[in-house]
Amino acid sequence: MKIALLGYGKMGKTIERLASERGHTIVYKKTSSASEGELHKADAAIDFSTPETAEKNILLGLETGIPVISGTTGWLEAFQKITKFCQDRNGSFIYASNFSVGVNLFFQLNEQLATVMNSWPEYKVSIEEIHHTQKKDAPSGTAITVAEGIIKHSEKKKWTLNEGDPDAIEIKARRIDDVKGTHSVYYTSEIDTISIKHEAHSRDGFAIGAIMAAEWILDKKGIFTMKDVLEIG
Ligand SMILES: NC(=O)C1=CN([C@@H]2O[C@H](COP(=O)(O)OP(=O)(O)OC[C@H]3O[C@@H](n4cnc5c(N)ncnc54)[C@H](OP(=O)(O)O)[C@@H]3O)[C@@H](O)[C@H]2O)C=CC1
Ligand SMILES: O=C(O)C1=N[C@H](C(=O)O)C[C@H](O)C1
Repeated sequence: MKIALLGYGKMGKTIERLASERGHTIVYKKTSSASEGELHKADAAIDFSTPETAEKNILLGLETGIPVISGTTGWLEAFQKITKFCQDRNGSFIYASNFSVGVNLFFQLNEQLATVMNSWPEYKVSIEEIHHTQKKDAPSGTAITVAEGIIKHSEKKKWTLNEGDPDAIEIKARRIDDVKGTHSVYYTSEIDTISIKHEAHSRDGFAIGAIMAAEWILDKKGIFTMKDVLEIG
């Protein structure tokens, strides 16, 4: 497969390395200041850019008529617009806040745990995410997906970065140099704490998942999620 990389930072470079190991070729790369190669020659575009630029990058890929896989977080206010644009052109699009197989299993486990814990109101739920200090958005897209999974199966209505709202799930966002991505869910009572945790050891899992999504979507039209790719949930 010929791949276009919309964003060539930490994730773009990891995808380049792992895609070539799987026999794919990078035919186009775009950064904030330059582009190299030929976008129209790509079979699929993979966007890992920035919250401010993802929307334009996704539209660029869809306008070119190729499937777009986006992992960029922090741009979801434009999701409806992208969905419509894609449907109007009979295009193909996948967004995932986290492409790693492990995190997608963690999402499933989180929803199962939320279902169990919904009968035990003495346990207060909270989420913690830890990332490297260059991360632009907070909370992480993954933490938001985790919160949405809990909201689906509990009385909670929303998430918050602040303390003290009993209707909201508190998300604590911590930034520590070079942490690739750690997400934990805590259920805490006066007596004890139950927790689940996913810790990424490198960026390889995110990158392999995005490449798998690109391989999967090539012969499909529509808007998909990582659940479709992995056939889970
Ligand atoms: N869904 C998932 O599984 C994962 C999601 N992410 C998310 O992906 C995004 C990128 O992460 P990461 O690679 O670590 O970030 P980096 O900051 O390392 O890379 C961002 C890249 O985007 C480029 N960029 C900036 N403006 C544009 C533009 N207008 N067009 C194209 N590219 C542009 C930057 O270019 P320049 O170098 O010139 O500034 C840089 O190459 C983040 O939102 C992050 O949260 C990260 C990991 C996994
Ligand atoms: O910025 C990152 O690095 C990551 N971002 C994603 C997110 O916001 O959830 C996924 C992963 O945790 C790494």
